[in-house]
Amino acid sequence: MRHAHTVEEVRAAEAALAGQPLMDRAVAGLAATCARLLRERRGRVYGSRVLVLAGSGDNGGDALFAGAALARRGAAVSAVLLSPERAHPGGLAALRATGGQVTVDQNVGLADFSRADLILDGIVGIGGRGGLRPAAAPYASAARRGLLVAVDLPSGVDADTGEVPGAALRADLTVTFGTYKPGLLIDPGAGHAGPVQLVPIGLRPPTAAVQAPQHADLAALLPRPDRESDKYRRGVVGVLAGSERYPGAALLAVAGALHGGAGAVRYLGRPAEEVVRRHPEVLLTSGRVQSWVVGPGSGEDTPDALEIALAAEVPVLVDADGLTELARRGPGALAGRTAPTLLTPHAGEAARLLGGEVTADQVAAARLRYARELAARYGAVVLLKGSSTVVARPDGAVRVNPTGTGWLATAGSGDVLAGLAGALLAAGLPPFDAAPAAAYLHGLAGRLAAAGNRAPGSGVIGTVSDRGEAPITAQEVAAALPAAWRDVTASQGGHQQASTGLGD
Ligand SMILES: NC(=O)C1=CN([C@@H]2O[C@H](COP(=O)(O)OP(=O)(O)OC[C@H]3O[C@@H](n4cnc5c(N)ncnc54)[C@H](OP(=O)(O)O)[C@@H]3O)[C@@H](O)[C@H]2O)[C@@H](O)CC1
Ligand SMILES: Nc1ncnc2c1ncn2[C@@H]1O[C@H](COP(=O)(O)OP(=O)(O)O)[C@@H](O)[C@H]1O
Ligand SMILES: [K+]
Repeated sequence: MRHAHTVEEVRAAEAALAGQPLMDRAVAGLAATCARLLRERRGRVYGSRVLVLAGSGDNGGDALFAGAALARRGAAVSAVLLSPERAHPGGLAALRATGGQVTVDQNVGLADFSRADLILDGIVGIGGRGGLRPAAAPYASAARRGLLVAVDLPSGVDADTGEVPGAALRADLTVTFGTYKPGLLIDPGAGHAGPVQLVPIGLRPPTAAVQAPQHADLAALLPRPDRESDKYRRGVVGVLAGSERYPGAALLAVAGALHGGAGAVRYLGRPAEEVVRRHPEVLLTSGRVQSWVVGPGSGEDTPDALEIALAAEVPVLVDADGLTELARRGPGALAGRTAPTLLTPHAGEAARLLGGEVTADQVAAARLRYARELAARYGAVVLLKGSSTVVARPDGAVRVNPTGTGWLATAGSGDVLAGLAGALLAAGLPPFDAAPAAAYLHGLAGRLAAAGNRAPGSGVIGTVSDRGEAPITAQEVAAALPAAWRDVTASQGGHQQASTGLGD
């Protein structure tokens, strides 16, 4: 698991190590990464142009010291001070001692910004509040040709939430210190951070409320049949999806469910003939199930379907039309349930579940906050879909999915996810494991499908790149689930999957 700590937790962990050279460690890691990037990009550090954007605190100090380290290796380093009278004295002296240029003129700074090979964003780190202030805001939209490395956090991104309340820098890479921060993993902040590299500095913070699973975590979670298994013991998932108007949703939810590790899929909906023609494995008889998936494309049948599912004493996943109906009924509709409920809204459905108090855009802009709010209000695990899918438990614990790709934003891919998560529930995973596991496999399947079932390529900085990818359909996502599953389980026993860049 990647743990993402709040600013308060980082400060407390830092205080416990008073007297240790934390900044030196941070700067050493930052400078080493910058040197590597310059070598990759320009062949050498010597002669490269580096610009340091330095704010008023230790974040600026880190950037100035790293600039000084690069200057010592022959880079031409300049710094622009955004808060000249409060710039970090030690960092400033170190840079000046190497002959680095320092300016307070923002026009000079912006000109350097456009020419630099590498820009270090040290405007503000975990001490930041609100969007960038006026002096720094122009850098958020200014043209550049070089790489931008965010120091600890892209300036303007809220460390605790990933919210971006105003102007913010957009980095090619973020080098963060001691631990991840929620704002680096959750969109829109995560989108500003780019790939995140963690520099350990010795902090020992507590278990974090916000975590992001990795390959090995998934491998440990996924159900695996043993010698004693039979199809009923592996779990039967009941699917109440699709309608005459939306038969496709049934096919896709069933396709997801068939790949989710349950022993059987029971389908109870109108387009049964089409479902069984496409998926002959499916049972059409009624009988016991270990979980229900209700809502994808269920149209006019939704109220009855929801009634059946919610009355059952097994885990229930409510999606799509089921959520619209649930929003109409309100949280009280789940009050009598004895088994867990998992809600899988996209931002629009989440806004509806919140009673229309907020818009879909507001939900998407504050994903952590509203996923938690929904989970608390409904007493259910909530998987809020979209870029950086967030799974929240009523007590505030959160798992963020790192595998998503924009290619998944295609009609019907959510139906596949619902079936998949429902099958993992039927196999016995608790919802707070089933939901992130499903999101992880679904995202990975999307990436594999987009890459033609080759391992997704590695980018310059060891991360997944978009190169060699093509648009995908929801059916292709479902078809790639076994490959995603294999990719994850192949990592068990300590062998991390390196090809996707998600394992480490
Ligand atoms: N924790 C650790 O273990 C380690 C931390 N380290 C480093 O220290 C960094 C934290 O440094 P920090 O505490 O000095 O705060 P920092 O982010 O530089 O902000 C400074 C000041 O900026 C201002 N400001 C606020 N919002 C703003 C905005 N939107 N736009 C512009 N300015 C804004 C505000 O001052 P104000 O003007 O409000 O008085 C605020 O007080 C951390 O991110 C990491 O890089 C590492 O060196 C090693 C170990
Ligand atoms: N920008 C994005 N990045 C990553 N995943 C996305 C993005 N947009 C949508 N998705 C994913 O695609 C799926 C879409 O589901 P949903 O909105 O229910 O669509 P549908 O109802 O058409 O199936 C979800 O799994 C969601 O997380
Ligand atoms: K920064």
